[in-house]
Amino acid sequence: MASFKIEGGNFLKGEIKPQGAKNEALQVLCAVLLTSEKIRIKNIPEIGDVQCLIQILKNLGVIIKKNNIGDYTFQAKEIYIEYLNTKKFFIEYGQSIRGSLMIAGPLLARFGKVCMPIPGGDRIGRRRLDIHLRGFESLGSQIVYKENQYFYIYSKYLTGKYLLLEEASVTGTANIIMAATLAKGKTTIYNAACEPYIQQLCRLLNRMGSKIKGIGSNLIHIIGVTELSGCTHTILPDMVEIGSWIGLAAITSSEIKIRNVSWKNLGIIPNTFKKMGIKLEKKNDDIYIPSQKYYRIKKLLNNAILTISDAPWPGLTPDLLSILTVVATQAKGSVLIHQKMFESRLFFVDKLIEMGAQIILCDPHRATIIGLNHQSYLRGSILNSPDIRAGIALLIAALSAKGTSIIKNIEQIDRGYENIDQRLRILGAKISRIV
Ligand SMILES: CC(=O)N[C@H]1[C@@H](OP(=O)(O)OP(=O)(O)OC[C@H]2O[C@@H](n3ccc(=O)[nH]c3=O)[C@H](O)[C@@H]2O)O[C@H](CO)[C@@H](O)[C@@H]1O
Ligand SMILES: C=C(OP(=O)(O)O)C(=O)O
Repeated sequence: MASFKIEGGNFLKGEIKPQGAKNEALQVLCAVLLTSEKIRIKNIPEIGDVQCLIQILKNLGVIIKKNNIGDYTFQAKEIYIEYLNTKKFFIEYGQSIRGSLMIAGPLLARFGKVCMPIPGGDRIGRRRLDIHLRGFESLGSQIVYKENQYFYIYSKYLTGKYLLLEEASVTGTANIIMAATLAKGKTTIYNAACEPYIQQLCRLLNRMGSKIKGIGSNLIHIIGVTELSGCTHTILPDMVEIGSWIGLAAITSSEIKIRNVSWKNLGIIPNTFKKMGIKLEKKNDDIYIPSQKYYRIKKLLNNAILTISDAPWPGLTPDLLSILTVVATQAKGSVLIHQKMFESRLFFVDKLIEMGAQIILCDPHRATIIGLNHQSYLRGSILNSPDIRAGIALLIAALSAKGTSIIKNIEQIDRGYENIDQRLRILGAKISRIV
């Protein structure tokens, strides 16, 4: 188990290129299973979760060629579906990430059966499977579900249907769309998730020969086809990483330019940071964050305390709330962070409190943060990274704190952030990896 050692309180300066989007990569990598032809995918982030999924594809028999860093060609010509019944898949790979779940839709559509362990991922709440499995059932599959162990899905063929999802699940929508591309007839999905990840997946599938309409909305129409072909796809920059860099710049009073952010795909993320009082400028497709001594949290029109909460897209992604929580600890003013979508993502605030942050955890979903405005710095501490986003939030806290911090279990951070310590050192951060 590796750790980071951080000397906090340093000003950072420089330019950064965001990695490819983790959650888009996990979707489009699964889509390669839908065709026997070659799919080239560029801007794949070199992060733990993606490496795990690439290994699963390789073990399934997908031919994989690395063209360059982040640039791979995949060909799912011969698939060894029996691999799904092996201990290695069940114990080592299938259970270690949430993204493994999305091989189910493509394999069901193309081969008519899938056996999967309960997937892993961040331990931030229940991580339900209902939308996925009920969606496959609606398309004509039989489901066998063994609680907390595995599920088995089989179907001679899939038939297009009208589906009204109980909730706009991101991976659930992706899984059902991929299954529906090879179903007989038309599928309509209402209350679909429409995050940029889903939009990109649909664009890839249409380039492969799918017939998908309604991209970017919560009403998706898919006309099933008999087979799909190969093509090339480039993954968008990671909007959650971009938000992480904005928060880092603000709380450490640093001057950072984030290159090629694909501004039009950031939704309300820039404005959310502006509501935190953070100055940021759009320069072409870059974001420039000037060094700022303080940032004053805006009030609501009736002068009430600001609330920042998550919601399905085009609402604010829940993955940024951990970062916004730590950024608020050094703001001027107070904010209520309301994490609606997960029950236990905010529990990490106890570590921030230990570092000297003024936070009241009102309940598992809401935390009130009283900003210290650098009047009293966070104190360096020995920390443990419980999940990807809490991990990066603690790393940001340690970089702004006075003194030395050790963050353990940094494999969680490596799951979602590419070479984070190397990239931070280039900006002047005093961080080292202790293995
Ligand atoms: C691999 C991957 O892509 N992971 C992302 C995916 O997880 P994942 O697809 O697992 O998350 P879901 O979108 O299914 O749901 C996330 C949570 O929000 C709740 N929920 C969802 C929709 C809704 O309208 N109301 C509601 O309350 C669900 O019950 C669940 O507790 O989407 C999440 C929500 O953006 C992100 O945090 C994860 O990073
Ligand atoms: C929750 C996250 O990831 P996963 O769904 O893969 O656990 C995340 O990226 O913040």
